[in-house]
Amino acid sequence: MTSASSNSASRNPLAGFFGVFRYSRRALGLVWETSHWMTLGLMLCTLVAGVLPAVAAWVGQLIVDGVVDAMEAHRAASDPELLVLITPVLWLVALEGLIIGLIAMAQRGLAAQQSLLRALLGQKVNVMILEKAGRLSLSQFEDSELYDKLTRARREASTRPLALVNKTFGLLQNAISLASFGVLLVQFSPWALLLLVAGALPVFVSEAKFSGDAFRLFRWRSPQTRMQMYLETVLAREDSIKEVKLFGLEGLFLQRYRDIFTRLFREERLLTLRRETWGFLLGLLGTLTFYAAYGWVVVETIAGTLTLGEMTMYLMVFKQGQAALSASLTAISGMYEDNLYLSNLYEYLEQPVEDDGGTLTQGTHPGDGLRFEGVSFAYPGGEPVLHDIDLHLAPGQSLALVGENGSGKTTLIKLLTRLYHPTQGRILLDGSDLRDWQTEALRERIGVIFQDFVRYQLQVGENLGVGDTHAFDDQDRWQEAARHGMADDFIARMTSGYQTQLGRWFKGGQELSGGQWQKIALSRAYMREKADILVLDEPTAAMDAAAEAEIFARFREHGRDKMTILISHRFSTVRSAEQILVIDRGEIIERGTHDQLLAADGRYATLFRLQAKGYR
Ligand SMILES: Nc1ncnc2c1ncn2[C@@H]1O[C@H](COP(=O)(O)OP(=O)(O)OP(=O)(O)O)[C@@H](O)[C@H]1O
Repeated sequence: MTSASSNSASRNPLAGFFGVFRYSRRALGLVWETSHWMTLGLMLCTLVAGVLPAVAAWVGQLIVDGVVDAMEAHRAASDPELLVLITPVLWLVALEGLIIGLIAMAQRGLAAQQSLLRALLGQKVNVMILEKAGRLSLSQFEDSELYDKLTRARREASTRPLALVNKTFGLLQNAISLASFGVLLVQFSPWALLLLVAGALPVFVSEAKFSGDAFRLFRWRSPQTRMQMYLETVLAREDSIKEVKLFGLEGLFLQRYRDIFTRLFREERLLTLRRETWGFLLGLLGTLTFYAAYGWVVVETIAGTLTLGEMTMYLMVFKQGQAALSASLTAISGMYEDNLYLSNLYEYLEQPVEDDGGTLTQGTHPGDGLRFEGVSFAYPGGEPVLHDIDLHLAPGQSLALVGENGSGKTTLIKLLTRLYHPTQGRILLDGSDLRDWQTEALRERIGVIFQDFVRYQLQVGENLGVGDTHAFDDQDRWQEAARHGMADDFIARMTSGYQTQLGRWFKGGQELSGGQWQKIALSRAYMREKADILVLDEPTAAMDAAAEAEIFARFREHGRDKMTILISHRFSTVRSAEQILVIDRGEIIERGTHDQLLAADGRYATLFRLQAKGYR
């Protein structure tokens, strides 16, 4: 919802009231797409459950009047034939029973369809959310507001859209009931109808106003709610609990969690108290009108204007009419929350997706390799982190990036893999700008493992298979990749080999050491058979020295006709690269081979000697 419309809602309770329908049409559309038949079923049941109570009340009147007539006839007749007298009334009783049965059937039908639709709709919305997530760019993911929307959208995906539709239908059902009661009531007196409406109107207006306030309150507090969710995650997830325990953070974080709740609760309590107090006071008006109408109907009956049956009917109509009104009010206040959810869901789903690359599957100069031409880059809303980078890497060449933490090495790889676009300059692969490459074709050319690779809670083989979805289940390819990544030895020792479940999330899962995980990730990169650009971003930090030396021997061997890029803080691993770039605060300050850089006696030489001294 835009702030303009929320402001107008706060000024005008009526606009606030109509605001509750803002997303009803879209929610209905969603339900319709999920199942045409069940949506129609819902409508039919709503209609039946809406109209029949009034019919039941009317038949009830006929029964009472029929009984009174039959009693009189029975008394008057000298030789009454009981069966003849009671048969019409019994038919009416049977009809009433049938109507009540139909109402029960409609209500059961509503419940059954709602429960099935809830499951289907939850799945549908979740799939929509996840499909959209797959199309978002990395920078969109890093936008906290969008991420917030995504998390909130997922949290209540299975309940909210249907809840909104149910409430809309419920409202419709009550409106139909009210209209049909109105038809009956107006025959008694149009004033009686007016009395019913007048009694309910104040509480209706107040409910619309407070629901609008609730809507704005929920929206306003969303960042705090997100912090609460984050703390829940940190306190209850296996990957963070180790540190939480060792640093004794439970108390601290729990306190913060409580404080946020207390702050939020204060606002909510105030609103609830105001809402319920006004609701009660204005609701008294409704009760007052009911008893006024009650008295009126009684007087008219005693005066003989109404039959006993009509009196029963009108009292029932009045009572049920008020119940329908109060159910409508409850629905309206709930609908605000559902609207909030749906506004959030649609804002997320309608997020524009960045144009995803071009159509090239081959460059204009095949074999030219990779070129950065005057590339600069700043993260969205941030300072520049790369400045005027020029480099060329031909097929078969190896490149190493060296630099302090935060100097921009990983960022350079993110640009190369087109997770971000340069803010200035361009990156060419085989003579063509990366932007013009078809995403699929580009990704096939690159095998990369980042420092923060993913530890999939899947089987060992699948952990490798994700490296190339075309060979996801290919056991031979798993084994080959594992050999290259030096993971084959320890996999062979595992109880179920490539079928061993990894991680602790699922039953029987086996946890690996940091170095073993790295070997899995490395093997994953080797799954990309067609990749001729191999990027390893600190791939061996957790490995032992022997494993590391072996890994690089294999990496060089495997990458002989490929372009390889290596990021490492260990000089022993970068020294053999044909080209070493020293990056400092986003700029290339030195470049050359290991020997050239030592001879130049600059930053590289200093750092190299520093590290070498540590080993002596
Ligand atoms: N997603 C991001 N959004 C905004 N700024 C970022 C993001 N990722 C990194 N940065 C910033 O960009 C700069 C370069 O980070 P980068 O990760 O490229 O460094 P690095 O050289 O790979 O460091 P390290 O050796 O620690 O891995 C840092 O100042 C960092 O704060």
